[in-house]
Parts: sequence; C-alpha cells; structure tokens
Amino acid sequence: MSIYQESPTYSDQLENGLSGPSLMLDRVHCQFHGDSVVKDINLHLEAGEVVCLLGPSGCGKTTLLRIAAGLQMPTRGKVFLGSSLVSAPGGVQVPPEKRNVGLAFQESALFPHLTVLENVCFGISSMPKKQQRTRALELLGRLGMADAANVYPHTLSGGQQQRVALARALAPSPRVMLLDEPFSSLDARLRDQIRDDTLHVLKELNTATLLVTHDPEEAMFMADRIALMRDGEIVQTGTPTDLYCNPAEPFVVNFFGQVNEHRGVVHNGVVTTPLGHLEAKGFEDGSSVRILIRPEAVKVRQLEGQAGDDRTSHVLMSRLLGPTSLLHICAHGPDGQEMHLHAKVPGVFLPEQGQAVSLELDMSQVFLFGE
Ligand SMILES: Nc1ncnc2c1ncn2[C@@H]1O[C@H](COP(=O)(O)OP(=O)(O)OP(=O)(O)O)[C@@H](O)[C@H]1O
Repeated sequence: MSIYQESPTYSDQLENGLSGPSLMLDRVHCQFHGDSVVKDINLHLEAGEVVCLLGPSGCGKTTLLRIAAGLQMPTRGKVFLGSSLVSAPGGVQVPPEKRNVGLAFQESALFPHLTVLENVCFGISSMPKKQQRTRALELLGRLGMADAANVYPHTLSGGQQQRVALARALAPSPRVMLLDEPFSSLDARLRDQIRDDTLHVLKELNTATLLVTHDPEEAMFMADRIALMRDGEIVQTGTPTDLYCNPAEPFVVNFFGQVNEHRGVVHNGVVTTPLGHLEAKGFEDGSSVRILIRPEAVKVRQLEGQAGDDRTSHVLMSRLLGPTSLLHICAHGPDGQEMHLHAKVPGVFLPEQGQAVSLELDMSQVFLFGE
C-alpha cells in the first residue's frame, strides 16, 4: 500500500510545499440529502499512470470523478492536483477550467459550428495560431483522425466524434485526464480499437488518467491500477493482477465474472467438496467457508463412454462461446455431494450430454473465504 493512502499527515506535507502525485483525493466524502455516496476515499495518481474506478452502477464512481474535476464539491476531505490544494470544503474550490484537467464523457459534445480542427484548437486558443494547428493535427494524427481535420462533426460517426473529443481534451496537455465511460456508446469492435489508440496516446504523453468504467475487462485492459468500488467505498485497490489473483473478498471475485460457488465446513485443515478435498489453510476447525471456483479453473477430461451411474461426474450441456467452450457439468464428490458447475475450456470442446468426465482444479483460480 502506498504512503499516500496510509499517511494521515500527507495533505499537511503537500500544503507545506512538497510536490506530490498528479492527483490526490484525501479522505474525500460526499453526501446528497444526508446520504453518503462517497465515503472517506483516499486515492492518488502518479504521472503517466492510468487508474480505473470500477464498480457497479450507483456506487459513486462518477461523483468521485466530478469531485476531482471540480464539478462537485466534496462534503469533506481534500483534493490536490500536484502540490496545489484545489478542493477543501469551507475554503478552497478551484473551478474546473482552472484545474488543468482534461475531461471526456460518454457523450462528449463537439461544437457543431466548428470543424474538427477548430474543435481541437478551442482549448488551446492562448497559443500562437501556428502552434495550435501543429498540436491539434499531431493529436488528431495519433488518434487516426488527421484526414477529418476540415470536416464538421455531424459528418462523423460516433466513434470518430469520440476520438476528436479525446484529442480536444488532450490538446492543452492536462496534468490529469478524467474520463467517464468514454467508450461505452461505441460498438464492440470500434470500442476495442479506440481503447487501444487512447491507451497508447495517454502513455506516450505520460498523462495521469482516472477512468470510470463498470466493465471489468475494460478496466483490466486500460489500467495500471484498479480501484474497485461498492456503495461509496473502495473495496480493493491494486494492479489488475492483484485484484484478479488475490481478491480481498467474494465481491471482488464475483465482479470479474460468473463463478461457481459452494459452501463447506473445515475439518483438519481440509474442506470436502464435490470436486474433491481442498486445502483450507488458516481456517479454524469447524468453521464454515465459501468456496468460489472460476469456470476457467475446472479442467475437464473425458472418460470412456457415458456415465453409467449417478455417482460419476458427467456433462449436462455444452455450448461454444467462440474462443472458449462452456460446459454445464454435474460433479459428484467422494462423499456423495453433488454440484452443478460451469467449466470454461479453451477452443472447441463439446462433449455430448451424459459424457462421463473427470475433473481437476487449477487452485490459483479457486478462492476460500470465511463466512
Ligand atoms: N446531484 C445528485 N443529487 C442527488 N443524488 C445524486 C446526485 N448525483 C449522484 N447522486 C446519487 O449518488 C449515487 C452515486 O451516483 P454516481 O453517478 O456517482 O454512481 P456511478 O457509480 O457513477 O453510477 P453509474 O455507473 O450508473 O453512472 C447514486 O445513488 C445517485 O443517484
């Protein structure tokens, strides 16, 4: 964990003139009509770092981004951009246009009466004209839009307009980019391409970026770090690998995709499941545990022929999902326990209904939590 999250005196250090991360939220809290929707959040972004605020609808992601942008005043807590205090209730509230942040939202409206080039130049009008043009064309080029410089926005597709909006937000070289679901209105293929282009541009420009998304795959694609939120709080912050491989609680596992769930009781450091005996280190004897098994953790091997009796694990249904196959399996354990589970296996693997199978688990994708 970083010192920025741990140190209660960090904002005092910044106020005393030490330079800091590009953006820091220090115990930021926000209430609407007495309800807390953002609860004492600590978060910082270093230069060039892409951090994703990930979480279900209504968990407070946009409110936190709006607080960083200066569009919403926190109820308490402080916001720093570099070493400058830009929000503190009862005192400071630097307006958005004076924060040196770039903003892009899901539906970023371009000025319809300006060409693409003029739209991008809009935020850098204090520069000499020639420099404005060079800068705007450079960014449009990086986002694959240089050929559209002289057309008007209404002649562009939604994806093209989104690229122009990103170029416009990046043009003033903001210290921090704040992006709220900027790709969500695009269809899947276009979204992948624009995400990829955007990530490369942000990294080339070394821009600290806070990106809001509810899509775990997007967060993993874009983020150096993810802050996963629930009900106004950050449940876990870390690299995508940290969250995926070392989830802090069941909510984190479930958020990254559907999982098989089973409950059991620990005896002598072991819990018995329909998939065999699992080691349950660190749990007290007699304690109840929740066992979460990712579908990717289940390795399936075909046995000879159909399941001859009710005690052999067998296939209920197979479906091809494209790059993977999904098998519905009835698993039978050593002590007669039964479980319906999903296994996701690479490639085309579609055993017939009733096919007898043996099952093995990749324990790196199995998680045990106390109840
Ligand atoms: N100006 C406001 N006045 C009152 N309540 C608000 C206001 N803005 C947001 N809220 C409430 O705060 C909560 C958090 O909203 P927020 O938009 O931050 O969530 P979110 O995680 O971004 O959700 P989504 O992914 O659906 O956009 C919601 O319950 C919302 O209704």
